[in-house]
Amino acid sequence: MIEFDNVGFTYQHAADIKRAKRRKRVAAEPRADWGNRPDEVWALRNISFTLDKGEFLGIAGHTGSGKSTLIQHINGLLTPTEGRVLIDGEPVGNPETAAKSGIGMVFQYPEHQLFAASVYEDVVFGPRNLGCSADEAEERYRKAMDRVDLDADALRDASPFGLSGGQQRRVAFAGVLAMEPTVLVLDEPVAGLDPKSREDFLQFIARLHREQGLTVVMVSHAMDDLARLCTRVLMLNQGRMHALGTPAEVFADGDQMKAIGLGQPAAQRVGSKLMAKGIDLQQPDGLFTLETLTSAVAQVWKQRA
Ligand SMILES: Nc1ncnc2c1ncn2[C@@H]1O[C@H](COP(=O)(O)OP(=O)(O)OP(=O)(O)O)[C@@H](O)[C@H]1O
Repeated sequence: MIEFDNVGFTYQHAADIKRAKRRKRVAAEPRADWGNRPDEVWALRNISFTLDKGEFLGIAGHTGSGKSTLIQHINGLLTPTEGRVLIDGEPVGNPETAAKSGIGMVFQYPEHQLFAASVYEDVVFGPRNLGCSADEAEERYRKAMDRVDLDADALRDASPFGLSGGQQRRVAFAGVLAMEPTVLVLDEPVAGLDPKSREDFLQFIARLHREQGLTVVMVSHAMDDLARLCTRVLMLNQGRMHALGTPAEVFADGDQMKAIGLGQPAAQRVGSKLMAKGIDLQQPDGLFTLETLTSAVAQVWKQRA
């Protein structure tokens, strides 16, 4: 279970601590009033929620609303200025301890972090660092490559830099999966991919969630993707929680989304507009998806014919 307990974060505060540590003026503890200056900009404020094992949480929000800042608290890359982040009741340490406790982080454009001379070395770098034997690293390499639909034998000695952009991203992803995480944190994982690779990737993330039982936290600007994949959505606005609930609860209210500069998922938007124009569509329990909207329109069409 992941718990955010009244978390606030300012980059100013983090930079102050770093500077002060560098100058050795203070020990690890910050001054008590840091983070509470009236002129300080809070990237996150009053964030409280819990995420159970096996959930798929989507994080939405306007640009600069704090999405990336929030997820970097899950793997200990950032430390709260106030409040606490707990994983299974324990405070998150640093990225290394977080990786050991099963948090896998996939950053935006993860292929930019490829570094090794061969695909094999890149994928097993993390497991070897965690102390895996050569045999276990080999097994993890095969499993991870299989999960991302890449040929483990054919690509083993290939340079990751000679692969296509989509393949590079898969290799980077395999490197995270080889650490065998139980929680996968993804920052806009399909940004910059062509439509087919985009869909392949999303389906592959959905499979990891559904079949392997992974807990997934995914930042995305694509409301349609969040609506169809997530069990819950957290919507941020200016560093604060604007809404948290099922996709239906969060996305159904178009006005609420418009107020913070976001649009509803496309099928819901079209469905709502048709209904506002007097077309009596059979509304599903939750949101309109492409499928339920198509059936509802077809039903009205048939009745009129
Ligand atoms: N390294 C940094 N130093 C100072 N301020 C930062 C830093 N990174 C982000 N910020 C600020 O913190 C706030 C939250 O930024 P963050 O990147 O978390 O938002 P985001 O919702 O992920 O945005 P985007 O959708 O554009 O990626 C913004 O005001 C941003 O300008």
